[in-house]
Amino acid sequence: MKTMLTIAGSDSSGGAGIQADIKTATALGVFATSAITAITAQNTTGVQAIFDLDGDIVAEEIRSVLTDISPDAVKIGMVSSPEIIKIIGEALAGYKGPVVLDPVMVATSGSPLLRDEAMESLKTVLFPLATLLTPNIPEAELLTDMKIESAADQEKAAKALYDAYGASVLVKGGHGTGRAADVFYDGNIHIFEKPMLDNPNTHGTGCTLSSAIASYLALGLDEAKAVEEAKNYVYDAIADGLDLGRGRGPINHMVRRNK
Ligand SMILES: Nc1ncnc2c1ncn2[C@@H]1O[C@H](COP(=O)(O)OP(=O)(O)O)[C@@H](O)[C@H]1O
Ligand SMILES: Cc1ncc(COP(=O)(O)O)c(N)n1
Repeated sequence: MKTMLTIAGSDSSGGAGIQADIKTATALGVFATSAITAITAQNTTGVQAIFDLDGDIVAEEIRSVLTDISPDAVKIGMVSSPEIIKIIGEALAGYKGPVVLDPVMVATSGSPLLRDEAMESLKTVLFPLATLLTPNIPEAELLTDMKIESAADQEKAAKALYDAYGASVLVKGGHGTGRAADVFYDGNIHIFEKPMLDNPNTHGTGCTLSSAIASYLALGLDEAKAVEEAKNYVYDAIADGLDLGRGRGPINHMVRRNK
C-alpha cells in the first residue's frame, strides 16, 4: 500500500488539519502516518486555543516515521512557530520524495494559525524543501506582495513563487469571486475551474486539497493530474452539503464511499 506522511496541527472539530488529512488519504486508498505539530481547540465557529508541541517530540515523530514506513509523499500544513519549522526542515533534509506544502496562515473561521515571526522561517526553511506549494489567494498576496483580483493575477503570483522557490505552485481560487479557478504553474500554466458552490461550509478545504494532492502523488499520478483529481475530490466533498456545527462546517471526506 502507498503511504503519505502529514506534518500538521490537530483540529479538535475534525474538519481540518491532521484529521482532515488522515480521512482524505484513507478515502483515496492511501495509508496515512502523521507528525502532530500543534494541538488546537477549535470548532466551526473559531479557534479557542493553540498549544504548540515541543520541537523535540515533533522531530522524533518525523524520524520515527521516516526510518520505518518511508512515505511515498509528504504533506506539510500548520507549523506555527519558527522553532518547529527549523526542526521540520532538519528532519526532512534527506527526504527525496514529493513534499506538498500548504502555507496555512489563517483558519477559514478567520483565526490566525501562523505566528507573525514564523512567516520568514516558513519562506527560508520550508519553501526550498517543498516540491509543490498550495497558497490560497490571501496567502499568495502576502507571499508575493501583489494584489490578486483575477485568474491572470493568480497566474502572475504562481509564476513569481515558482521563480523564487523552485517549486510548482497552485494558487487556489476559493477566496475569489466568480468561478472557483485554481491556477497551477509547473513551468506551464494549467487552470482548473469549477462553479463556485453556494455553501458556507468550507472548513478544511485547503487541508483536504493538499492532502489529496499528496495522496495522488503517492499513488503515482503526475503533479498536474494529482492537482486536478484532488480538486475534483474537494468539489464533491463540498457539493455533498454536509451541515455540522453552528459556524463554517466541515466538508464530507467520505463522499465517494457513501455513493
Ligand atoms: N464554494 C466553493 N465552491 C467550489 N470550490 C471551492 C469553494 N470554496 C473552495 N473551493 C475549492 O476548495 C479548494 C481550497 O481552496 P481555498 O478555499 O481557496 O483554500 P483554503 O481552504 O486554504 O483557504 C480549492 O480547490 C477551491 O477552488
Ligand atoms: C489545525 C488546523 N490546520 C489547518 C487549518 C486550516 O484550515 P483550512 O483548510 O480551512 O484552510 C485549520 N483550521 N486547523
